[in-house]
Amino acid sequence: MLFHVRMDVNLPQTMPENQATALKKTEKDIAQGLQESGKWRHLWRIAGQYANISVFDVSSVDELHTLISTLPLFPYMQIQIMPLCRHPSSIRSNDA
Ligand SMILES: O=C(O)C[C@H]1C=CC(=O)O1
Repeated sequence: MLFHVRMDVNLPQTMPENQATALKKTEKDIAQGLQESGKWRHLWRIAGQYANISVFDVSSVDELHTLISTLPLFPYMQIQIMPLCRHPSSIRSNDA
């Protein structure tokens, strides 16, 4: 199952720099592991914003929720999720 996910990050201004740096480092390690596993299919920065557009390929909504809600930055993100299905005019398979 494919999901289009938008994540907007809002770290509190009061968060100490070293805490923010550590959170981002852990988040990066997890995000790169999930990309290597194929579950986090795409990760794109939205130009000019501390936000990303991602595509996840997971087996259930519950799996998606678990992945996203256990990210270190989850408490500081606004998240919008759109489930995706095949478009009848698409010339690509879901594997593309
Ligand atoms: O920077 C972000 O967009 C937030 C988050 C998503 C992946 C990652 O490494 O951090």
